[in-house]
Order: sequence, then C-alpha cells, then structure tokens
Amino acid sequence: MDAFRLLGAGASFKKNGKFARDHELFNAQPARRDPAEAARAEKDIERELDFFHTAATQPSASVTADEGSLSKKRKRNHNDDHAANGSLTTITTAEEANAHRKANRIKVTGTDVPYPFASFSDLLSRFELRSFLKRNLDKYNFNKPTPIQMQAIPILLHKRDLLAIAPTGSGKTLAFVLPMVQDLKAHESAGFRALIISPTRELAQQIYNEVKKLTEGRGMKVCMLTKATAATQAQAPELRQKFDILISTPLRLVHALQQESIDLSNVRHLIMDEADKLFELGFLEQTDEILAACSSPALQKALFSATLPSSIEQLANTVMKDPVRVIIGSKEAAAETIDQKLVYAGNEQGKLIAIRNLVQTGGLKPPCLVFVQSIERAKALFHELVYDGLNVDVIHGERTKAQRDAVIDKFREGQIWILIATDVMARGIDFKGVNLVINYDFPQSVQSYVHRIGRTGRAGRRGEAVTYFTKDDAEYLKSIVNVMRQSGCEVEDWLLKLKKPSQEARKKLKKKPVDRRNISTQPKVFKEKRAHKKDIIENSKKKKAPQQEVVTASDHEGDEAD
Ligand SMILES: Nc1ncnc2c1ncn2[C@@H]1O[C@H](COP(=O)(O)OP(=O)(O)OP(=O)(O)O)[C@@H](O)[C@H]1O
Repeated sequence: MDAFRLLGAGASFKKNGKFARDHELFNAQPARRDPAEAARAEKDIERELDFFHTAATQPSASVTADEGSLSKKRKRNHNDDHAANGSLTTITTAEEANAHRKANRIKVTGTDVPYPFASFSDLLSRFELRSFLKRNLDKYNFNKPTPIQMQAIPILLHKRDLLAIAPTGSGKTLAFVLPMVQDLKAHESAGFRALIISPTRELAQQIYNEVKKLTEGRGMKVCMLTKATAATQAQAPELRQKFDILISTPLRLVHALQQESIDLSNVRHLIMDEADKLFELGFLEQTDEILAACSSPALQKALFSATLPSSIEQLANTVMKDPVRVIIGSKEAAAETIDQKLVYAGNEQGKLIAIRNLVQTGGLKPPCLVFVQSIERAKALFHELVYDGLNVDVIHGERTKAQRDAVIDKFREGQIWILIATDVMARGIDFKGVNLVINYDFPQSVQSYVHRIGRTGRAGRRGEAVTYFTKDDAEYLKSIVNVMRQSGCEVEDWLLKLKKPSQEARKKLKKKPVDRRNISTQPKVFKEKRAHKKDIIENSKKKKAPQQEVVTASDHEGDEAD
C-alpha cells in the first residue's frame, strides 16, 4: 500500500510525468517493489490494523488474570459476543475496569472515575449509543476504540470535566466528538450548545470535517466560524441562524464576541483541543474571555492534548470542576510508533548537505514533512529544494488561506511530496500517511518536538522522525533525548550522559529561536544567474500576456456565478 493512499484519494505515481526525476531520486516504484519491501509494507498495514484491535482482542497478562474472576458462563457470553461483533468483553466491575486500564496503559486520577468500555458494542449497551452514531462509526470504519476513547468517552458521557493527555494520532478527536453528539441528540433552535476551540484554522477545519461525519443523517447544524459565517451571525438575534455546534479558533471567536454577534450562554459542552497551547501566553487572554462568555451553570469542560506541562496543568485545573485526569502512556512521550533519530549536521550548510544526501541515497521516502523555525527559513529552504528539481511546496503564516488549503489538499492527495512547514502545521493536522518528519531546525520546546514528529506514526502506522542539530543546539539536546527514551527509542550512551538544560535556558529558547546562518549552499554568482534567468522568464511572460488574456462569454458567466 502506498503512503499516499493513506493520505487521501487520488495519489498518482506516474513515472513519466512531471516528476520523473523525483521518481529516480526517491526510488519510488511501488509497482515493482522488491519483495522484502512489499512484505515490510504489508506488515505496516497489519500493524496499523492491529493497533485498533490490540487492546480489545489480545489479552495481556493482567487481563488474563482478571478473567479468572469471571464466571464461565459470562466468559462464554463474552466470547460469543466477540465472535458476533468483533469485540471482546463488557466491563462491569472495578477489577475488570482496572485490569482493562492496565492493559491499555490508561492512568486515571479523580473521584468516582467511570469504567472504561472495551468495544463500541459495549458502549451501545451501556450508554444506549444512538443508532445514527453507531451507523456512522461503522460507515467510517471506526471499528475498535483506541485507549483514550475507551476511557474519555464514558467520563464525558457522565458529564464530568476532563483533562485528557494521549499520544499524537491516537484518536482524541473522536473521543470528544462522540459524547458531545450523543448528548446533543438532534437539532434544536436554542443556539450553540457545544463549542470546540482549536489553536489553528486548519485544525478547526479538520475537526469540523470529523463532526460532520459523525452527525451525518441527523440534521444537526455545525458551524465553522469564519469571517463570512461571523458576518451572518452578526444579524439581528431573531434572524441569526441557529446552529448546534460551533468550531472556532480563539481569535476569531473573541472577535465575534466583541461584536456581540455570538451568544455562548447556552453552551454546555466546551472542548479545548491542543489545550496546553490555549493556556499559553498569546492565547490565554482570549481563552479567558471565551470561558467567561460560556456562562451556563451546566457547562462541562474538557481539555485534550498530547502534551501538558505541569505549570499549564495547574492553570488549567483552576477552571475545572472536580475533573478526572486521564493519561495514556506517559505524559511528555511521543507516539511509540515513531522511530526517532538525532543527526549531528555540524553547521547550517551541513543540514542542507544532509537533506540532499537523504534524497540522493533514497532515504527520503515521501510524503515527507520538513519543519523549520521561521517563515524566512521556510521560504529559503523551499527555494533551495525547488532548485534541486524536487516536488516540494511550503506552508506558513504568510501564505493566504486559499493557498494554505490548496497546499494541504495537494499534500494529502500526493501531488506534493515534500512539504516545508513552520510550527503552524505542527499540531493536530492528520496526515495519516506521512513517512518521514524532518526537524530541519531543532524545535524550540519538548512540546513542539512531540507535536511536530506526531505528524507521522499516526493511527498505529509506523513513521520516522529525524532531527538535525548543530553545536548551537547542543545545550537543549537532552530534553529531546529524554522524550526518545520515554517513548522506547534506542539512544546512544553519550547522549544519555548529557546535562539537562536549565529551566532558564528552556524558557529562553521557547521565547526566541536560535540565531542561525541563512539557508543557502549556492555560490553568490549562481544566485545572480538564477535571478537574471527569472527576470528573462517574467519579461517574456509579460510580452505574451495580451494573447493569454482572451476570454470567452462563458468565462464571464463563470465569474459572476462565483
Ligand atoms: N477507533 C478508531 N479506529 C480507526 N481509526 C481511528 C479511530 N479513532 C481515530 N482514528 C483515526 O486516527 C487518526 C488520528 O486521529 P486524531 O486526529 O483524532 O488524533 P489525535 O490524537 O487528535 O492526534 P493529535 O494529537 O496529533 O491531534 C485519524 O485519521 C482518525 O480518523
């Protein structure tokens, strides 16, 4: 299976097309793959499927021990159930709940924590899961719950506040969307009853798509707050369109609140995705304003992320009421499906040489995401790689929304093989088939590292992450080494002996990235020639322009229709 098939439909590997050179460079010949590679790929898919099955179907030592306490009859029923619908068991006692948690690395803190569930059919019987939800779960192949779903869904269905920390790509979105939709039931004209906040527009859009999938066939109204939808909502209150679920970035929402075009007083489900980001300086004030506007006494709050530094957790706790805290695995760890590597690149030039080397030797298996620390550096690296003739594009905050959307779509469809990005793409975006993440510039924090590399190795699939470092980054290396160790990666002894950076140093780096030399290996004369060539092309285009501007009447009609 090609990685692009996982990224989305429509990927094509035409060998004689525009990117024939890339085919050679990347050695991308899926049709004539060597048998060992094919076997490895097949194993990958099996592993991916297994990921969603493991917890429910492979009794670990602790589950087996616990099964001893079940009566033979119940065991038989469970097995019959298992045979009938692919699930293993239902959980009805504290012992079973604890064993199930242990087997799935679910850690909980809080009072009267609801039992996890083991299969979607268990959920169906325990909480009378609505039939349209079960239908939609089946339709979109959500066959087995992931650990965070097993525990977070019952907690939210019991209307408890929740702080949930689970690895990247482990299905947190479904974990908060499903209980919300179950509770909202159907469309009502009371105005917004649920609100999901996410730090970036791209992630908000992705969550919107997931909510649409799960509410299919139910007529629930879902609104993604944009300039246009905010303008519609700014009409007189009686004319405002009544939506059930609102999804927004903090900035857009605060704007709408200040214009008094949005009323959040009926909201009873508030989800903060990438919650640690939302409690950081820069977002905190907006988050506060949103919390104040959600004035319903029945408000339930849920915070989700793959990372949650202790200081932020303390702050987040101040807004929660008797919350339950759930951690899957360990707190600051990366997904265990990612092979992480640290590569010493010497200096800035060394990084370019290293990435080119990776291309030449076939080590860069697309689709690949490359992270840099600034917009300037994203542009510069893009120019370098484009000049090498690679199929590459770039995404950052200076590109228009339309350009960003188009780039994301193209990357998903496999039309772009290498995507250079700033941290704006580091959180939440679900590119399931990314094979490799390169941290071209060393990340500014552990959280940034975990989220960046979390764009690969998602949904149980394996991925690879390579982080380049130079002497300038050496001081911060140990933080990343610790993440690698915690997530089960092999680390060389000398790295383990490094000193941990001081808190002060970590804070400094988070505020301001390391000063780096510009990205460029091309001699000056080369660049001048390139600029000259570009001028010639642009001038000749201008000369040809009048011929190209011939338009037909139907083109005009098209324009008007838009
Ligand atoms: N139970 C399930 N069965 C199969 N696929 C699932 C299941 N739950 C989620 N997925 C898929 O797994 C992928 C990752 O899910 P999601 O984007 O929610 O991860 P996440 O934990 O929010 O990651 P991040 O921390 O990076 O935001 C998605 O493509 C989603 O459709």
